[in-house]
Amino acid sequence: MITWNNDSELFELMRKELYSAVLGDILDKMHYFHQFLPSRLQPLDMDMVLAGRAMTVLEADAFEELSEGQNPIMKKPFGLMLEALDDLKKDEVYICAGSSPSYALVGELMCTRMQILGAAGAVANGFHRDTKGILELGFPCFSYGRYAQDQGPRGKVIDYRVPIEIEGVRIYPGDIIFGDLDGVLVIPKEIEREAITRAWEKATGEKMVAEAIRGGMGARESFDRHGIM
Ligand SMILES: O=C([O-])CC(=O)C(=O)O
Ligand SMILES: [Mg+2]
Repeated sequence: MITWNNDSELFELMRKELYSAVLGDILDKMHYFHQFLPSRLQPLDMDMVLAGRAMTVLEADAFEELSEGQNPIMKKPFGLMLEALDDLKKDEVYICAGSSPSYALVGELMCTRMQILGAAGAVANGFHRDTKGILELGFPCFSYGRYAQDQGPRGKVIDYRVPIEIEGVRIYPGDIIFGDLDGVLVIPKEIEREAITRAWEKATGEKMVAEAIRGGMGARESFDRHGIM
């Protein structure tokens, strides 16, 4: 049975012991069938593992010519992006969505600030840039891929710590975001304890099944015995 006393312990445990497959399986079992973010969200490096709480960031396409409009946020370069970055807390994930995927939503300087604040990582529902710099930081970052076209003249952060949605997956501030080389998913806050406990139990069971299969047990027999595949 796993236990944890605080978020730091929990996220360390998740990074070490869990993986997206087993978490996704348990969310399915709990009838949360739409918790994986789109498959094109990939880590910059295959070894990157992300576990933390969503610090949701709402983006919008916005053009410099709009600076004569009614909304004062539109007059600020990058909108509220700098405020959002500075508001990050330890173990939070900067997760941004809302704009069209045609420019970079995250870069090296942003990730440097996030890392200094103890953030767990970044998820951009769009592209990242400054790939070499982010890899050198070793900061877990997930995106559609490398593309340097600048957000400055094309998009702004219009709010943060508000609900966001990525292709039908609703993300609330404080939900757990987990990502590894097989995908990124969202664990709603209200079911996190059960989901993580059961995922750990399944991970333990999978180790047992792997051993049985390595020892020559048939797929049918091992499934009938353990109910795991
Ligand atoms: O300017 C941006 O949009 C992001 C960037 O390059 C950085 O953080 O270094
Ligand atoms: Mg840059």
